[in-house]
Amino acid sequence: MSNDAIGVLVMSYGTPESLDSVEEYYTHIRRGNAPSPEQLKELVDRYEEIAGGVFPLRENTDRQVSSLQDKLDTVETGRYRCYQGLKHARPYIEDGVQRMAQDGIKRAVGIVLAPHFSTMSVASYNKRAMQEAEKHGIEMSCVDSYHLHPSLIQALAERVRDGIDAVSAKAGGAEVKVLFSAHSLPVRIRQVGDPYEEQLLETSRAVAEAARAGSWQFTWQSAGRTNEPWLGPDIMETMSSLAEGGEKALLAAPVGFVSDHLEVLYDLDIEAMAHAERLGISFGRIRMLNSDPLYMETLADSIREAAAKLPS
Ligand SMILES: CC1=C(CCC(=O)O)c2cc3nc(cc4[nH]c(cc5[nH]c(cc1n2)c(C)c5CCC(=O)O)c(CCC(=O)O)c4C)C(CCC(=O)O)=C3C
Ligand SMILES: [Fe+2]
Repeated sequence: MSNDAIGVLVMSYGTPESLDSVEEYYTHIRRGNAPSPEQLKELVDRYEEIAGGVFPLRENTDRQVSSLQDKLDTVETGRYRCYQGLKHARPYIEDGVQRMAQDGIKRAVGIVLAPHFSTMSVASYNKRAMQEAEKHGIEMSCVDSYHLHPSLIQALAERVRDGIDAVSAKAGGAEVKVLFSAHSLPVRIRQVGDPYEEQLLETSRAVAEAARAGSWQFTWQSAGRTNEPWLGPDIMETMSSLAEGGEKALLAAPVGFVSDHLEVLYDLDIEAMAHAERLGISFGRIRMLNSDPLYMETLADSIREAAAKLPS
């Protein structure tokens, strides 16, 4: 059975389905190496702290995929059919492609719910998707990045503007410095000319300008705990040195992420917030995009552009 619809594989990092599956998830992230009991406990504790052992990323990704389907249907009903594929949890990227094949899909687009391209992130999602698609005879075209799409910049700029106002009010009208951030990666990405850093700076610059943010800088967050060096400075260090220099109010704008999840709800809202309290400064973060209509528009446009490259 052949199907004229274009399949859309919507890919995201993935999160455990329950506390029982945290070990399997962590082992998958570590490429098959099981974590030590201490490492596992630390991760379980972080999930328990953010939402009492539920996994907000799962519901957020589900909602993003269904909102995107709705958005694509308003353009042309039935032309696009969305499938979910996760990097480190079920349904895996390969599961999503297999479901397309079962539905008779012959042509598909792949897109990752992360705006910036890196050889260590988006490239590996796309590679897994294309390899599985080839096995099933599906023609697939993948989106590499959409970090400067005007709707994305507008959505982020609105959030930065709102965040500046909220933190400034909390800080008695003090000037707010914006800290754009993203997930750190090992420094070795620089040896392969990876565009990740450059794209993140481009997004930050465009959002700062659109939001008319007076003062801003870029910093990293959530570096892995491995023996190799990771990109820095980390947001904790950046906060310390800015506080030392007399800065009174900071707004985190994690533009490398699109959902409420562990790296935002724990690393920023709990860890960085506690650090700000110790430093005696005001701190806040922008609202995440989740299913924002402007974000859905960004994804839909990028999908249509990739679909135009498929053979007819
Ligand atoms: C580039 C990048 C993104 C952004 C782009 C994208 O979205 O793809 C991202 C997002 C996320 N990372 C997440 C979670 C985790 N990432 C880890 C570890 C790692 N991330 C890495 C990279 C990235 N990660 C890397 C190179 C490692 C080291 C692995 C190794 O050892 O080689 C670990 C292990 C423990 C730790 O180190 O903290 C966890 C638990 C969650 C889900 C949170 C939830 O469930 O709510 C999300 C959205
Ligand atoms: Fe990660």
